[in-house]
Amino acid sequence: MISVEGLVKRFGAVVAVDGLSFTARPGMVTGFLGPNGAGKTTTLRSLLGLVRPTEGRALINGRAYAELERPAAVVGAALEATGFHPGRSARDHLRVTCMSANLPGERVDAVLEMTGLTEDADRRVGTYSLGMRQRLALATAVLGEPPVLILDEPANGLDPAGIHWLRAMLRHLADGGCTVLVSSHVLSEVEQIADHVVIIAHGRVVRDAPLAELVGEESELRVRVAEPIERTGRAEAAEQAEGLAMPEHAELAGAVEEAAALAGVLEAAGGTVRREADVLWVTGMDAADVGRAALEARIALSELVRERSGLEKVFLDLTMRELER
Ligand SMILES: Nc1ncnc2c1ncn2[C@@H]1O[C@H](COP(=O)(O)OP(=O)(O)OP(=O)(O)O)[C@@H](O)[C@H]1O
Repeated sequence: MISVEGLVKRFGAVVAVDGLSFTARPGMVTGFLGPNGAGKTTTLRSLLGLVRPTEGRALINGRAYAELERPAAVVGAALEATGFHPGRSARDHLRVTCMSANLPGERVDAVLEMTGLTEDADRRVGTYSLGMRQRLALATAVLGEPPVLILDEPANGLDPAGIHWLRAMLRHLADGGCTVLVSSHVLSEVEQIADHVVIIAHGRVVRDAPLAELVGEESELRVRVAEPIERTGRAEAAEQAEGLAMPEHAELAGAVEEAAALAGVLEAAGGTVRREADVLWVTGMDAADVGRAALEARIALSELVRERSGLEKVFLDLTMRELER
């Protein structure tokens, strides 16, 4: 369990974290999101005892990092995948870490296997790609089988297969009861990995909610109106043969007209409608009501789809709102 309580960190005049409170629970991957400079790294460093809070507390299992008896057995962290000795192999790096943390040597092979590094374990880390260094950072973090994991941008440098692998690994650890806190500013990654999301901006929480709630809200229905039957085929062919001018969307003229009519019907039924040619974007109504309204108005549809708003949109809305304050 991770609990951040009223955390404030000032670096001189810079307020990096400004009264932040949230918890990350066991059995869950918590995504920690925010734009550049929002205070994510400072918060993670406070949790790991690398930054002294100006006010408030950053606790792991109810204790400050400095008070943990065997920190390596309680919390694993991967902050930056740059701190490795370039002349050392991954295996040697893990062995040294094991010895200094008083962990059993068998863990080295286990974590190499877990992170897919076995084949490259005896190569010098200086020859590793960014993605391989990320894997080594994760291998180091899980060496002590800690119940709490803190990862700063772990997907950075991973290819799509690597992200897939990372997700599977974090899911497996969370399912085993681990508390996993993962920072990122790449939203699509968090959307794939996290169960719960804490979004911060300017060192303050702007949203703390389950992922499903965030991506599900403010979703829109996309409604595409079909060309009315009487316009398709002969009538259209005749118009074209006569060489009539083709205004914008002329090939959809009937559908565009019908879409305008349907927009009126849906607005009268309480929906909010945005229209683009033959497509309507509807909020405030469910799909069944839109379908029924179209049927009653004798307007044929070619599409009726609920589109998720996407974490990206929610994130941008929330952070822009915060930045405008
Ligand atoms: N040691 C420091 N001295 C002075 N200012 C600092 C220090 N560390 C961080 N800051 C400032 O605190 C603010 C928050 O930085 P932080 O690195 O925590 O943000 P972040 O959310 O991790 O950003 P990014 O996504 O860019 O990594 C920034 O304005 C940064 O310049």
